[in-house]
Amino acid sequence: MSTLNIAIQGVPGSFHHQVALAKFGENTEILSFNQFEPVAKSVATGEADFAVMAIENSIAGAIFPNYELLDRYELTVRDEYYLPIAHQLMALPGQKIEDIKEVRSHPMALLQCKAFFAEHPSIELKDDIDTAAVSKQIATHQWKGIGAIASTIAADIYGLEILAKDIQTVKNNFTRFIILQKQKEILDFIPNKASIKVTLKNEKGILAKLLTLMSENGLDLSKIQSVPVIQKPWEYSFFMDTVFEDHQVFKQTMEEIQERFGEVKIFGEYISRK
Ligand SMILES: O=C(O)C(=O)C[C@]1(C(=O)O)C=C[C@@H](O)C=C1
Repeated sequence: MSTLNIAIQGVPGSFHHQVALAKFGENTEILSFNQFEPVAKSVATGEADFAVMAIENSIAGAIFPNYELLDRYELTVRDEYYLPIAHQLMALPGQKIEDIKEVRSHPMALLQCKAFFAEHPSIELKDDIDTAAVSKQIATHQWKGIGAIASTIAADIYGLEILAKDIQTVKNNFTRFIILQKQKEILDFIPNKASIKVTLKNEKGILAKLLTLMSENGLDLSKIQSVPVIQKPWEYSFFMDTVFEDHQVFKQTMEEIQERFGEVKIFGEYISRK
């Protein structure tokens, strides 16, 4: 069997890299990009067989632009993965926390450590590509005075020393990743979760009626995110994840929503991993 190409944003030691290895094993070709857009594009063009993409974090919330990428590149959600995230503040060996003037990391990682940095106001925070890429740069350029927030694995790979452990605002911190593919395949399992988008007609109370229908039909809403319809200012689509027991009832409900409430797009049906 030929090896699979897996697209991620990030370098070895990044959280995306960890999920790619956990999900697909070592015998894969990892295609590393430094933005989410080329990750999505590589799946759409067939360069990558799958992509791993963070979509929401339990402290920092949704990674908003990734919903739009999923939609625009017509990608399919094949699976999901919840990774526990612990952030470590790290720097070159021998550096002390008092020496650190600047910390660079992925913006989602910085958001997850806001409470820690509120107690260290003299440290300047800067957005960067990904957690591990900063660790790598610090090691390559032997930068003093600069810290990274990344995983213990990144500290080991790039030979950095941990100055403060588990600095995320709450211990119990998770990022939900989605596994993306280009084509919709015939499923060889019965799904119990789906990611959908509903573009509602503009009618009073229509969202409430939609949610009532879903609830009455046993569709449990695990996430709802409104995203602007950019061609129509101040109109919104609703991206939803829903968990259900009966796949047939789910399908009938989607047909009913399409008839009564507005356009439905199903991004994927899969197994809930929560
Ligand atoms: O920077 C990394 O290591 C990533 O994998 C990115 C990312 C994200 O996109 O949210 C992944 C998980 C964490 O929430 C922090 C950052």
